[in-house]
Amino acid sequence: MSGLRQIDGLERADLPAQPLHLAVGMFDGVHLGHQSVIEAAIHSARRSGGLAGVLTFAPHPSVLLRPANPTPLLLPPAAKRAVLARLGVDVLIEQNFNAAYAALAAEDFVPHLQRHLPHLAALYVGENWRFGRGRTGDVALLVAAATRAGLSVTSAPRLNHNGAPISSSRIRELLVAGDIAGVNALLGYTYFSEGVVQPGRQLGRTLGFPTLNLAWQPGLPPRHGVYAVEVTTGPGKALQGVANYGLRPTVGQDTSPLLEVHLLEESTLGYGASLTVHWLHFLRPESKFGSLEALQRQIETDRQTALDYFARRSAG
Ligand SMILES: Cc1cc2nc3c(=O)[nH]c(=O)nc-3n(C[C@H](O)[C@H](O)[C@H](O)COP(=O)(O)O)c2cc1C
Ligand SMILES: Nc1ncnc2c1ncn2[C@@H]1O[C@H](COP(=O)(O)OP(=O)(O)OP(=O)(O)O)[C@@H](O)[C@H]1O
Repeated sequence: MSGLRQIDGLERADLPAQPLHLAVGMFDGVHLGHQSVIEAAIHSARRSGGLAGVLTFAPHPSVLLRPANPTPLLLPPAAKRAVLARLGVDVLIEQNFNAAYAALAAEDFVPHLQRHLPHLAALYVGENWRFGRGRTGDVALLVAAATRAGLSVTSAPRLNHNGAPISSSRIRELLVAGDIAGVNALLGYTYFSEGVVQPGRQLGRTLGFPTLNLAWQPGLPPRHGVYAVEVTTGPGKALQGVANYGLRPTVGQDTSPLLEVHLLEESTLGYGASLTVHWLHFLRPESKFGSLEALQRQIETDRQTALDYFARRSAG
């Protein structure tokens, strides 16, 4: 099987008769800790001529269990699929996390999986994974139930970074704080946004810095500010840029934040182009300037700071 096959719920899983090595979890962000769990499944699947699968849940359980304060996601579903496909996952099962699913007792989880996935061979989780109604199931219970069912369980040790566990929650805090370097270190890849270029107010080009405005509504908005970024439109070369993400208070305060990129090199990109913006480095917070001229001078400085960043980066 090549490419990622996406399946909408366990009920619809009709997989080929190959041993299925299945990583299970929410995996929001698919960070380095998640990758260690998923890569264990991929590795065993490749060794045994099996399939590497991921079972994940949508929406996030908090939408059902804590509706007043649901967890905002690091990655929208399409971006999560792209990261999993790049890792080499064969099958992604996206299970609707509804009331019936939340009511499944921990003891019933393995039989439930086996009913829908007759070729299930092994399960992969992190050592701290909890599951089942009231989160009463832990890895010990999973191992006991899996052993009875003839399945193996591999539990990955919790990965740390700078002495603290890597987790989606920790990455969310870094993103909100604008620490994009920290975010990228824990993700193990560069945080990115995907969207289509929209018309702007055409003010940027008269100010001498045209921008590509992206339609992008993240689950969790990063800190408003100016960032060094790279832009890609497919497998081709990345273009360097400087981006502003925010409400643009100097020119009349938007109602929802906008991501706009001023490219530091020539390109023919325009309206309608599908872009991926890779966030590399935080330069400064967004601020309100007293005049357009003051904003213009600051953007010139931002351009130079971004160019210096890229020069330092390519110098090693
Ligand atoms: C590198 C960069 C930094 C920016 N910083 C700010 C800022 O601090 N405050 C602000 O109000 N707008 C900021 N902007 C947004 C400009 O106000 C915006 O690009 C300009 O109004 C053009 O808008 P348009 O694309 O709709 O024509 C920044 C834009 C860029 C490219
Ligand atoms: N740092 C880590 N190292 C290894 N495995 C991990 C790590 N973090 C999470 N996992 C495992 O990945 C799977 C998915 O976990 P989950 O999505 O709850 O991750 P999380 O990063 O801890 O999220 P949150 O911070 O929102 O609780 C689970 O099996 C979990 O044990």
